[in-house]
Amino acid sequence: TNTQIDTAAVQQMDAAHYLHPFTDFKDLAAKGARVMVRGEGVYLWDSEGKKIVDGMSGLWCVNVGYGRTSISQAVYQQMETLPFYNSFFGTTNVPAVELATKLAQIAPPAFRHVFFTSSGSEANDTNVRMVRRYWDLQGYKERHTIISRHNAYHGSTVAGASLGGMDGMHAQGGLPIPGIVHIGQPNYLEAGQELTPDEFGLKAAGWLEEKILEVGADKVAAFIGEPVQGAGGVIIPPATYWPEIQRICDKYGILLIADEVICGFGRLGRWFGSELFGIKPDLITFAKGVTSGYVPLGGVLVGERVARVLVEQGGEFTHGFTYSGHPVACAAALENIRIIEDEQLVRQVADDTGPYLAERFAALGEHPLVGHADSCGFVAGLNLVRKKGATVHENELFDESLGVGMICRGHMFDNGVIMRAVGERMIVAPPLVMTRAQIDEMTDLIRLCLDKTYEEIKTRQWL
Ligand SMILES: Cc1ncc(COP(=O)(O)O)c(CNc2cccc(C(=O)O)c2)c1O
Repeated sequence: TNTQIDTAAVQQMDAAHYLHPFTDFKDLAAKGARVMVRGEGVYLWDSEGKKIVDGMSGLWCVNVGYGRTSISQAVYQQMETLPFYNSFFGTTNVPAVELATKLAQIAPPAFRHVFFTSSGSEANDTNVRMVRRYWDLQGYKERHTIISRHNAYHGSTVAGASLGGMDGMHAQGGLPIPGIVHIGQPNYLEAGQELTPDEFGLKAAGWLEEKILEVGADKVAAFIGEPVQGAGGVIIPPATYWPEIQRICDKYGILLIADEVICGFGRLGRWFGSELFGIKPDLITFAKGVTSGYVPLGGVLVGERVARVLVEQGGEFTHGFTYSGHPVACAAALENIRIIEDEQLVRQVADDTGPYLAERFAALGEHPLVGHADSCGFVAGLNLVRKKGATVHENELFDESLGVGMICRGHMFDNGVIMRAVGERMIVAPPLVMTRAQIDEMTDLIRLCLDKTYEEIKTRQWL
């Protein structure tokens, strides 16, 4: 139980030995990390016994909520029989085969093959190797360039971070690697002035055709994008964007990779976000929701266009990881997917709680501090602004050096709710099991924290 944990002792050991991801180590060591000890449903408890509404599903991933003993049972059983075996050298294991079969059933029609990894980053590294191999096998040795977007997030391996469009990541380690280029993101708030959303969607998609012509169509292997950008700040593209991207990819014959690490497994009210946006990808990256984060697992759903070439002409595909097709991770995924199906969570998000979340977030949009609020399925965001304008492009923004988003996040942590802050964009991606009553509980807490943030910035005379 929580009382047995000596928070200060854990924090000291943490500060002494544990280098956290995406963290200013000295800054955190000075503050002390918050020790999370238990989860149940949509709630977390820290080592001080504080109960927290987990508005972020851990890290966009705990789709079925915490405390699913049927998953831990499935993992325990598998651990007791075959805790590990590899799939190199002609061997396989039953959970990996059953999961590959299951994924082929729930994926869009053209997907019958799966390549397993342990993370979304490794899955996107796999995509780089696969698309270049696909073109080499057909004699197009020059078609190696992959086009991605600014502010995209595709992981933190060398290739994953290069595919991503985050300047702060490229600045560390000499990224991007050769052959990966970026175009603007379809962020209507940021770049859609004087245009309707539909006009902006077509304009933003047009940047892909410009880049293809700049690089040379005969050198472009693929385009990669998240149906809805997650870590970039829940950027929901205008309806015209993806159909135009698809048309341009088809026109030049380049492969389309949908990165569904966040958008997959019910997050947007469909098994895959591509279905919602009319995207017909050739490859789908997945991770996170496939096991609800209980055990690390990722991979690539390989569409027939690519699978056929790699299988029929490929010979040995010289790529893979020790834990590719890990039996315990696959057992967790099978039970996780069974829960999603059994409790009809995808339909529930599409028809019931997703629309309800949209309603409650629109209501938060009335708050004096909120200049824009929007959602798609079970991802939602709101923009903190200094002064609301007549249109979203006339909002007066805070100087980002003030760190208003982090101040707001601080109030959230102190008041028992977790949101993600991307600059002044506040985000939730709740567990798909969150009920209407729990959505009320979460949004009431968010409103309280918006009020506290508003009070604080008024006393600081930032308004
Ligand atoms: C779209 C997408 N693609 C790939 C990855 C990489 O997956 P792995 O982390 O399993 O290698 C992600 C991961 N997304 C992610 C990872 C870490 C932090 C945050 C954040 O929002 O702060 C988001 C992601 O969101």
